[in-house]
Amino acid sequence: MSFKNYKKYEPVKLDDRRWPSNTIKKAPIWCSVDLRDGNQSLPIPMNVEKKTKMFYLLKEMGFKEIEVGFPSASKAEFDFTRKLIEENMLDDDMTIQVLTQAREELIKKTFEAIDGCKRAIVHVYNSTSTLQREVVFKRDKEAIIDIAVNGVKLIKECAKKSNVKEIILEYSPESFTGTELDYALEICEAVIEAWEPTEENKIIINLPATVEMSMPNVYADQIEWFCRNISCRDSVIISVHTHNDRGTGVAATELAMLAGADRVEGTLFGNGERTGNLDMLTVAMNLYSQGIDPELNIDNINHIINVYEECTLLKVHERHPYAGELVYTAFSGSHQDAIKKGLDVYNQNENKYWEVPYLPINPSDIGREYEAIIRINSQSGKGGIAYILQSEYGYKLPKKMHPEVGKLIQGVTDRTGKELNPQEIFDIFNNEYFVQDSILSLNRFESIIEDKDTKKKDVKVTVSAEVTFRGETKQVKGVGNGPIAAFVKGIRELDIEPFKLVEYEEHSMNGGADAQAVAYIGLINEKDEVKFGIGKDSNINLASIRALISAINRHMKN
Ligand SMILES: CC(=O)SCCNC(=O)CCNC(=O)[C@H](O)C(C)(C)COP(=O)(O)OP(=O)(O)OC[C@H]1O[C@@H](n2cnc3c(N)ncnc32)[C@H](O)[C@@H]1OP(=O)(O)O
Ligand SMILES: CC(C)C(=O)C(=O)O
Repeated sequence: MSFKNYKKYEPVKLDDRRWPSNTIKKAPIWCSVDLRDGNQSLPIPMNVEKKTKMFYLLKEMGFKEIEVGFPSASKAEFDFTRKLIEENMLDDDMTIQVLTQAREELIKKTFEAIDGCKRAIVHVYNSTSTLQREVVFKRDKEAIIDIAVNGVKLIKECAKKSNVKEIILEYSPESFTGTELDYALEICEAVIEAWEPTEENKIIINLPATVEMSMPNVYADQIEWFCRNISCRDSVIISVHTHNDRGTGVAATELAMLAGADRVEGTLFGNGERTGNLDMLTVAMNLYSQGIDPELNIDNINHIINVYEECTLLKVHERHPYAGELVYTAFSGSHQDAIKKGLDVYNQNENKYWEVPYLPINPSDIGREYEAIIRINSQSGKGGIAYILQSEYGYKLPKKMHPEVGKLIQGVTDRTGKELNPQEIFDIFNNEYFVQDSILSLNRFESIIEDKDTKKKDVKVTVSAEVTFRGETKQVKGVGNGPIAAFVKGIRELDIEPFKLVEYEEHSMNGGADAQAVAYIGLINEKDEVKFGIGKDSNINLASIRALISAINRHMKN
């Protein structure tokens, strides 16, 4: 490796740049290039059937401008454009865009392809970069301007003859980021002069980072410089088309929007040449998460992923912003704890802004489910486990019980090294607290409140129960100021180690006819060890007694 083989990218002289103080206030004009730039980069390009499927997805998502292909490039591209028009697949407010090189036969073929269409953007490009002028075209600056201007003049002629009601011209000085700024402006001015746009019939000037060559702030400077220097800004829509070679395609587009870009070209999940095009969904979701309407329908991200993967045969990465399978999942304990607490507070306060630690957006806004937020492996903590048990199974564990349950589950993840799904977590929890190979079990339970004057503090409760203790049936009788106290007195007769009740909580579960009470009891033994038990029953007294028995069994087991 030799870094000396590479040239430094020259910054733009723009000392009074304004874009850093600007803010984005609305969505740009979106143009999807999935069916063209996205398609030309695939190992197996989409056929007409797949392009149709992708087109309907883009339409459903609300794209009004879609670059549907490069119709002069291949039969599939041509046929698909014809199909769109002949089968009336476009809504009235939609505009198709078609790409062509500035070459006579290709332009003519492009017009054949859009014949009969109501409105189309004809997108013509030629590379203007120093390098491509030298090595591809082997022509000087003037000759490169001629390629563009001659192409535009021919498009103007074809547009006049064509039966397409409205033709909008888009011109791209391809490899704009490799082109001297003043020369890029010169060639665009020549194109504008040849096309003669007006405020009513604007031209689209698209300034592509065909290859991303600099930091995004430099691209923003280029866009601001261009917007400030172009002669008839009101008749021009400034469009940006970023690629992602340095991994900052999204940042470059966002900064370009600050710098004056009106329109953004890109693809779903950033598919495209090499490292890809701009990922439009990320920009849209970034706007959304700042309270700005992205003007795209993204509320079912899983559906978008499914169609995208089926059509492109590419996979959306697990860590892909907003969409990846793991992006609403926290494995680490402190994240899980904070998410659980954040969700609890959020769910208690209606009409509040979304503010939950580690979750920049509410996953349910884009059709993702809460249940996937927290998954449990050896990096997980008690907060996440408590969250799963509450959100999936309705158990609101007392805070003091979290460490115990956390340890129980972590024991398994440490041993197996594997992630546990909610059902596996519940099975471990259930076996520990409910399906015990019990030393003590309850066969019958009756309680009688002897003094029903509830105003009196000392209510007397008599309990009569039958239990099985170490395989033997025993009758238990006790009196206390409540069923638990009475039962505890009764079982003192058995050979059970002494304990004190240190924690009691209860709540109801389900509601309605099959409402159940759940009780949690913490018992401390003489060695100061606390163990919890849980009981569930339609009767709250019985739920408490079962919780007590569950805790006793857990103490005696060890
Ligand atoms: C950055 C981008 O994504 S741009 C879009 C790129 N997309 C594609 O290329 C996909 C579809 N393209 C194709 O299928 C083919 O390139 C076609 C059908 C359009 C053209 O095919 P061909 O004419 O056989 O080959 P090719 O594209 O290599 O053309 C090269 C010639 O066109 C010239 N040329 C290249 N681009 C342009 C342009 N935008 N305008 C005018 N001339 C151009 C080259 O200088 C070269 O000229 P030369 O033959 O005198 O050396
Ligand atoms: C045709 C142009 C806009 C292009 O795809 C690019 O420069 O990446």
